Amino acid sequence: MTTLEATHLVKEFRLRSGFRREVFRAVDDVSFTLAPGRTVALVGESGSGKSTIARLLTRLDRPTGGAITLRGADGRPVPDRAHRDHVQLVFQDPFASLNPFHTVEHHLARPLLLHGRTRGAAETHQAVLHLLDRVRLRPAEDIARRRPHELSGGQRQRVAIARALAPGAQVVVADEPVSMLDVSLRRGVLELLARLQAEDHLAVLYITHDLATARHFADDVLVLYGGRVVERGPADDVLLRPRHPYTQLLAASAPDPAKRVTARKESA
Ligand SMILES: Nc1ncnc2c1ncn2[C@@H]1O[C@H](COP(=O)(O)OP(=O)(O)OP(=O)(O)O)[C@@H](O)[C@H]1O
Repeated sequence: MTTLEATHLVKEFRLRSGFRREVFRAVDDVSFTLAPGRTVALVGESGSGKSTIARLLTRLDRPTGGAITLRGADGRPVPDRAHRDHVQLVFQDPFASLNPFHTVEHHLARPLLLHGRTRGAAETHQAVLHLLDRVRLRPAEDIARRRPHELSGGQRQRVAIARALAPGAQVVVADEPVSMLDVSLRRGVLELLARLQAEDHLAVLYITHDLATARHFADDVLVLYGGRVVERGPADDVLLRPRHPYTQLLAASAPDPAKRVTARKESA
């Protein structure tokens, strides 16, 4: 079981406008912990720094300051070289993250072999089928032979989730994992993530604009504004009783299905 600690994370980008050079601070002194079996939602408007944090946690980018530490169940730091096995990213757009020329089997077999989870073709094939079964892509033999364009959007995102699990992920960073999916498919994919999290005791960072799903699926919420955490706490506390003006604004502008029903009744 791995815990991820982000302490005083800072990310600056150097910008050029004409002859002027400026430094833009996209992430400003952000600290949090992702613990096994818990989901933290990271919410905030577009440009608040959510994806930048996802890139830092998964080592796709380096922080300008601060540290990201992984600790095993014994509390000892996990070696740096194992970071990619432990921390996996599920992207917003499953189409863009899958190679159109490769089969589902190839997408899943590669990380299994690369991270030394399986050896040889037969063992790898069985592991691929098992992963497909875990994400409820059935019949697994048939799905394994398909290429990304032969799958629906929801099925593609399930492949992306299976691929994140393949290296034996302990921490999953899901960056708007359902925002590109049809509304009717979103809940199923989020429920899948929640089930896998419970089964594998994963630590999950769920990045979203959607406060309703943040409240439903997350234990804790971090509210990001201009690269800083302006409010944090248990999901119900933060989202039902927001204290910071920005969170109050977010909560007030989120669609409330209950209100819509009342409004429809009134206009009928
Ligand atoms: N490589 C880069 N160079 C310069 N600025 C960048 C770079 N990457 C991100 N930024 C800036 O950093 C800020 C945070 O971007 P980020 O993508 O993390 O926001 P976000 O909260 O994920 O937004 P969205 O919800 O729209 O995905 C933005 O102002 C963005 O323009």
